[in-house]
Amino acid sequence: MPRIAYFGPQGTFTEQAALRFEGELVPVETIPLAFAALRKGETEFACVPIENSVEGAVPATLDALVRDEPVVAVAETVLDVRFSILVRPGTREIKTIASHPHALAQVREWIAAELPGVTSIATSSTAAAAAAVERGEFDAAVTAPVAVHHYALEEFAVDVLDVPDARTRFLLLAQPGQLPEPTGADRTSVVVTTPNRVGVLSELLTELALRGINLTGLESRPQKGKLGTYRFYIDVEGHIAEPRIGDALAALHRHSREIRFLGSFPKADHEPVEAHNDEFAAAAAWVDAVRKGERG
Ligand SMILES: O=C(O)C(=O)Cc1ccccc1
Repeated sequence: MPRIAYFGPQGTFTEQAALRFEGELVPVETIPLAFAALRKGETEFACVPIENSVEGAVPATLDALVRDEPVVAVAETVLDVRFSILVRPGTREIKTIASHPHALAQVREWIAAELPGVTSIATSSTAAAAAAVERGEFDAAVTAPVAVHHYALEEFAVDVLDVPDARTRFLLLAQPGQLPEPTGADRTSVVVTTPNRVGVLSELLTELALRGINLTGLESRPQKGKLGTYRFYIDVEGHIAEPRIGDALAALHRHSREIRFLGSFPKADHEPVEAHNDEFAAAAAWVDAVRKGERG
């Protein structure tokens, strides 16, 4: 059975996501440690959160994707997110509440209304907050619903969420060399650094638009130590095996200073992508025939 390093400890949302993939789950304490386990070959896969519908991209994941040796996404999954507030049995007063920053941000209004005046404390994960409450370090933790089964805590509140229908997307990462087959409902992800000149981002996006490629994600992160220069993370619908996607990535390569392929993999929603592959194949066949002098 392959091993999957996941952003743990036990009881995190990432564990819930990783359970959807087949493998032996290996908890590690941080997102960079999940990448390290994969890069060192201690596990075949790593499972990490990449973006949340309320809070946006997960910076630790974006940064780890470009650091060190390349890794690629081979699958994704999306979880509905709702939170439980866990406390030690018998807790009467809550003065401190701890969790992962993404979790705290998604229950900020609830905390302000229900627990006015409490101090919020960031921990490495939601489950790390539960463990800290168990040890008596804080009074309450904002956690995934399953965390109550892993820690000696009880539910103070359940189904807590400021914005209904919040969702988080997770990636299953592997070493390069594993390219999932195209399914007709795929996503491709790359990260580029561009030269600092007028219009370069619009040139990249035009290359996609010209080929009828749907952009599903665009994130920018500053290049460390170089204020004013950015890396762009670009997600599109389609698979690198499709000619129009391959073509577009080649065009992005021409426009960028650096480009890293982050994977082509089935989309979690399985919604088919309108690819116009037949039209692209017919056009390429026509050019071929013209070159050979067979057609005009
Ligand atoms: O800390 C966790 O449980 C995680 O897996 C990260 C996270 C935090 C908040 C929402 C979704 C994922």
